[in-house]
Amino acid sequence: MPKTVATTLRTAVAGVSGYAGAELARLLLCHPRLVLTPPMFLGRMDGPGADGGSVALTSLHPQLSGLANADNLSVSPFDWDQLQREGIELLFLATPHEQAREWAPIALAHGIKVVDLSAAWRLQEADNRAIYKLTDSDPAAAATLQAEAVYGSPELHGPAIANARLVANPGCYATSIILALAPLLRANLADLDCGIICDSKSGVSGAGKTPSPGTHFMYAADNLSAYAVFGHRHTGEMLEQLHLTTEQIQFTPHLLPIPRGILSTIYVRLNEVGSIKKIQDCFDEFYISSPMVRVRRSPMLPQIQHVVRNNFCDIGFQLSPDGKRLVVISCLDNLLKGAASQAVQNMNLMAGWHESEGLL
Ligand SMILES: NC(=O)C1=CN([C@@H]2O[C@H](COP(=O)(O)OP(=O)(O)OC[C@H]3O[C@@H](n4cnc5c(N)ncnc54)[C@H](OP(=O)(O)O)[C@@H]3O)[C@@H](O)[C@H]2O)C=CC1
Ligand SMILES: CC(=O)N[C@@H](CCC(=O)OP(=O)(O)O)C(=O)O
Repeated sequence: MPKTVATTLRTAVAGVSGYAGAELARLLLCHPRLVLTPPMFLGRMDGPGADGGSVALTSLHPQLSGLANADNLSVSPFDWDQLQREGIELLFLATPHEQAREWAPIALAHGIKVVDLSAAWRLQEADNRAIYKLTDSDPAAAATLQAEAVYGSPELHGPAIANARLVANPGCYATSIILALAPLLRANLADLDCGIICDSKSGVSGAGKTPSPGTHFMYAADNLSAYAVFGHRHTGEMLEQLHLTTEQIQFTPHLLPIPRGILSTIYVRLNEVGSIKKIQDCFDEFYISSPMVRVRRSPMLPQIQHVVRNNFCDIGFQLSPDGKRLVVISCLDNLLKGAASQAVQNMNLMAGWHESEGLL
C-alpha cells in the first residue's frame, strides 16, 4: 500500500539543552513542514528549570532568538501525559544512551515513533552493544525491539527508515566512515585481507557539553591526541553496517582543538589496479540519489571548513600512481550530519517527505 504523506507532524525533542538538541531545535524550528506545528521541547523529568518548572527556549539557547517563533516557546519537564495530550507523533531523543534505552519502548507503547540520536538502539550484536553497559528492565521485550530498530543511515537504509517506528541515528565517526566505505565495499573493490585503516579527527563538541579532563580547554587546546585505540565504541557500527570483521578494519579517533567537525582519512588497498574513473563512477553512482552526500571530483579533497554548520557529508579520494592504494577523505559536522541533521533526514523519510526537506 502506498505510504500516506502527512502535511505536517507533531514532534518533540528530549535533551534540547544539549549540543545535539540545540542543533535539532534550530533545524526543526526552520523546517518548512513544521512552521504551523512547532516542536515541543523537553528537559529532564524533574524539569529544565531549577524549580522543576519550564524555562524559555531562548534563555537556554539565546542563539535561537528571532528564528521562526523560538521566542514564544518554552522547554517543559518531560511528561508522558503531556506528550499524549499534545498529540506528539515523533519523539527525538537527544539524551544519554541509558535514558534513550529506557524511553524508546515507552514512547512506542504510547504510539509515538522515535528517532534516537544516542547509541542505545544502533547495535544488533550484544557483544558490540556491551561497551555501552545498557540495562533493560524487560530484556525479552528489549531484544524484540532491538531487532525491529532500523539503523538510521538514509543513504543505506532509506526504505526501511520510511517504514520504521524506531530509528537509531548513527554515531558521528561511524557516519563519516560508513559513508566513505560503503560504495567501495559494495563494488568489492577493497582488498580486505590487507585491512582498512581509518584515522579520524573530531572537534570537541563530539563529547557533549559536560566537561571532562579529556575535553578541558587546558588539555584540548593547542593539542592533538589519539584515544580509544583498539576500543572505540563506534567500531561496532562499522563492523555491523559494513559487514567487516575486527581484522579487516582498524579505527583510531583523535581529538582536534576545534569546536566541531570530523575529518576521516581512510586507507584502502584495492583488489586490482584501479583507475580514477572507476573509483569516481563507483562513488557517483552510489550517491546519485543522495542529496546530503557531496562526492568531490578527484583530486579535490574535503575539508572541515566545507562542512561545518551545514548538513552534508563530503567524500573525496586520491589514487596512488601505481593504482593500487586509495586514500578516501570524508568530512562532516558531528552535530549535524553526524547527529541532528541526519535525524531530521530520518524524520523526513518517516513522514514520507523528501529526505532533504529543511536541510538544503
Ligand atoms: N555530540 C555529538 O557530536 C553527538 C552526540 N550524539 C549523541 O546524542 C546524544 C546527545 O548528545 P550531546 O548533545 O552531545 O550531549 P550533551 O551532553 O550536550 O546533552 C545531553 C542532553 O541530555 C539531557 N539529559 C541528561 N541526562 C538526562 C536524563 N536523565 N533525562 C533526560 N535528559 C537528560 C541533558 O539535559 P541537562 O541539560 O539537564 O543536563 C542534555 O539536554 C547522546 O546520546 C550522544 O551520544 C550522537 C552523535 C554525535
Ligand atoms: C570527540 C568525542 O569524544 N567524540 C565522541 C563521539 C560521540 C558520538 O558520536 O556519539 P555517540 O556517543 O552517540 O556514539 C566519542 O569519541 O565518544
